[in-house]
Amino acid sequence: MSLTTIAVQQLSKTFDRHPVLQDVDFEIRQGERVALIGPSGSGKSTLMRHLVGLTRANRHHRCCVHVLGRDIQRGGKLVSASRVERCRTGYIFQQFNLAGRLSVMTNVLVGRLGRMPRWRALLGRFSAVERAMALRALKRVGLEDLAGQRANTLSGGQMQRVAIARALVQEAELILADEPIASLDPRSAQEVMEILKRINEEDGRTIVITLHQVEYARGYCQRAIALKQGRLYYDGPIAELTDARLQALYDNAGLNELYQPTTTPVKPATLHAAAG
Ligand SMILES: Nc1ncnc2c1ncn2[C@@H]1O[C@H](COP(=O)(O)OP(=O)(O)OP(=O)(O)O)[C@@H](O)[C@H]1O
Repeated sequence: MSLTTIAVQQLSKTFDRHPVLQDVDFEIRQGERVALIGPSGSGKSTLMRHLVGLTRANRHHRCCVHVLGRDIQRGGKLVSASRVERCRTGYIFQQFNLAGRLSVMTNVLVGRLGRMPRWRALLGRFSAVERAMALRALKRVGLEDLAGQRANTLSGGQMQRVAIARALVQEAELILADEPIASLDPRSAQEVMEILKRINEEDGRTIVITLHQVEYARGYCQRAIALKQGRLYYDGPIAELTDARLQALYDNAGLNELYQPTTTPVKPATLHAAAG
């Protein structure tokens, strides 16, 4: 039986009296590859930010965000965590978040900082083992030849692959990718999605990806969670996300009845040794 990686209960968030998330409930098991979809402004990024404690939910006694065996927040209060605990979740941004003037290698090694003794992290002294790990991660994303190059000389697709390599050396068991392909051309987008799929299948890391392009969700994910106007609209196998359901998700009408999947969810990948 696979473990629960994410459990979200009764999550609501209001910004300036505007409800952005309303009573969102779902669970994601270890090894799943899930697309988080929905129209622009439906609350996808806000939901992702709650999973790492970057945004605090409304105060409600039943609200809980539980990730990798610990509460991230409960009742609208953040729960503190050690550096190592935080490293277990990797976050990939649309805009890559690389240090452009540093080398590709150093950008990947940044993923190790939270797992190193503080004094070594402050001095940025990386061991030979850590460097070897970073090189292995770069190889997995097809960029080992660019290790010495400055990050700001790379294409968008290459930068996103560096960000994935950084999450690999971080030994993230859960990878949250927030619109990782939104600013990429179709070929680079495909490469990034292939890599995310591969590391899910080979390592068993749980992956949640927010996507605008539904065809990528269909091509690369097993399950979809869809938000509409801040509410959970669909949660089920990608295969059951028919064109009619998608149309209803993206049209401007209000919420229809919540769709209940009829088939058993797909089997998640098994977690293997997580190192880069
Ligand atoms: N910090 C904030 N303060 C006020 N409003 C916010 C804040 N963050 C998000 N919002 C609002 O919450 C709503 C949902 O935003 P969010 O970015 O989560 O949606 P999204 O589904 O990810 O959209 P997109 O697909 O366009 O990125 C939007 O109306 C947005 O303006």
